Amino acid sequence: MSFKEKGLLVVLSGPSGVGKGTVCKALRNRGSSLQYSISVTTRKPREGEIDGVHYFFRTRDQFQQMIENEQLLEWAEYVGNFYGTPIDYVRKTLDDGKDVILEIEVQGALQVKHRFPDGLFIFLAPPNLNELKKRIVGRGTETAELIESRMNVARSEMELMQNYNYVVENDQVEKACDRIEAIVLAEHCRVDRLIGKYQNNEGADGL
Ligand SMILES: Nc1nc2c(ncn2[C@@H]2O[C@H](COP(=O)(O)OP(=O)(O)O)[C@@H](O)[C@H]2O)c(=O)[nH]1
Ligand SMILES: Nc1ncnc2c1ncn2[C@@H]1O[C@H](COP(=O)(O)OP(=O)(O)O)[C@@H](O)[C@H]1O
Repeated sequence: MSFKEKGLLVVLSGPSGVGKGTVCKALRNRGSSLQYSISVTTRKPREGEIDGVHYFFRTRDQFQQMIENEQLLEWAEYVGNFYGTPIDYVRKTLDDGKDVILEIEVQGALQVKHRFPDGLFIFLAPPNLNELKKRIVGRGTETAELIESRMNVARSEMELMQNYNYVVENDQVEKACDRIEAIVLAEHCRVDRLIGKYQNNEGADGL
């Protein structure tokens, strides 16, 4: 029997505006082997966003149907919209031995932790809350009212950091990517993940 390592489920979470999307995109551009799950959302597409690429954009009724059909690994309501992770893609990709990364907010990350306790939970943190607000304002995608509600959510989200395995500060995008890649690499080398590979004498040619 050959030893086949299952993929690793990496959950990258943290407050809105901290840079999750930016860091994920940079990881992608580096050609990292992580596979990116595409979420379903009921929010309206922003300019330039494409259905099936950035998100699967769905109505509330369609989203509700996916919940009822148990098609979502997790889901959350966030600032008036619903977001969720399709479970089939995650299961299939992990079974294929590939690592999957989910870029999701903290309520969803906690749900994933219940279902996949062996996942690798990384909290992306801003250098400080002033810098976080600057990033949200600078992105220019939200109205003043939405920025305030996102900041309020962010303050409570910061308190959930203790539920994660690692905290990565996103001071500079490339440094944050270096840290995430190092964490994923180290996770792959953990004894409890690899012990089966060395115990079944695979490739030992009778020695
Ligand atoms: N729980 C959950 N959160 C998600 C999912 N997809 C995206 N999010 C999070 O929803 C929040 C809002 O996303 P979005 O409206 O795209 O804004 P932005 O990420 O702040 O630019 C962010 O914190 C995302 O990480 C998902 O499938 N599940
Ligand atoms: N390390 C960083 N330094 C400065 N600005 C950043 C950094 N990371 C992200 N940003 C900027 O912050 C804003 C929010 O980033 P984004 O990736 O949309 O956050 P999130 O996906 O967590 O909501 C964007 O304008 C982005 O360019």
